[in-house]
Amino acid sequence: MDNAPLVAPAVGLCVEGADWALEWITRRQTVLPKRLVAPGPSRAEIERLLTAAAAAPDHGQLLPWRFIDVPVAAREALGDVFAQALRERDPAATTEQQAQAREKARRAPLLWLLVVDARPRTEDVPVRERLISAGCAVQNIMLMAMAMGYGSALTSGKALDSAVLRQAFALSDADMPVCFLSIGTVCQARAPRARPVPAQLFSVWTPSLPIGGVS
Ligand SMILES: Cc1cc2nc3c(=O)[nH]c(=O)nc-3n(C[C@H](O)[C@H](O)[C@H](O)COP(=O)(O)O)c2cc1C
Repeated sequence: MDNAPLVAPAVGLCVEGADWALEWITRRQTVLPKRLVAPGPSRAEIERLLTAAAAAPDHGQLLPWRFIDVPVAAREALGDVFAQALRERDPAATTEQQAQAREKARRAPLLWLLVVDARPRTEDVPVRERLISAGCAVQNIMLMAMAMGYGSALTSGKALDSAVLRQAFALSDADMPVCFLSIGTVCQARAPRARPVPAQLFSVWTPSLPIGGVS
């Protein structure tokens, strides 16, 4: 697959549109945050990224997820959170290990924390549906970012489970910090990885038991 730009298709359902969509979707790949540099998306582009996110399926329109921006000016503070989270789980962490943890907060011009409302049940919409809604939103954003010429990545890490991060982001007991989303200009492209083939993703259900028990 080369890196030639794709021409936007005409709106509407047509073979060319489907081909274009598949080509576009299959071109997305993670670009490590350390390879995402300035410039990042502009304010107007961020509006469009969020508009793409809002197109995610959302049972009951609960809006069960949100993004929290970590602006560049707040990255040192996030680095402190990462270092403290490391010390919480490993009091013997060396200065060098803490510096490595801090460094992760400095990567990529756009860094958002994705948070999902993980209350056990909200208006009969279980957590699994809310997590999938969040996943669809973040995928919409990454595909849109690619259309704008940016690369993106999702990262999580053990700091997401830390008390210090929950406190720093003022998360409630209901909030589940799911991952960070990084977006920026790709400074070093990567070769595409092999993807699963359709047969690996699909099977046909064959009922094997009588429905309703043995008669
Ligand atoms: C929610 C989520 C969190 C992730 N966190 C990490 C992470 O912390 N570190 C990492 O190396 N990869 C992480 N990954 C995997 C990468 O984001 C990426 O999906 C994977 O390397 C496959 O690359 P691809 O997107 O090009 O297929 C995460 C993926 C997801 C979906």
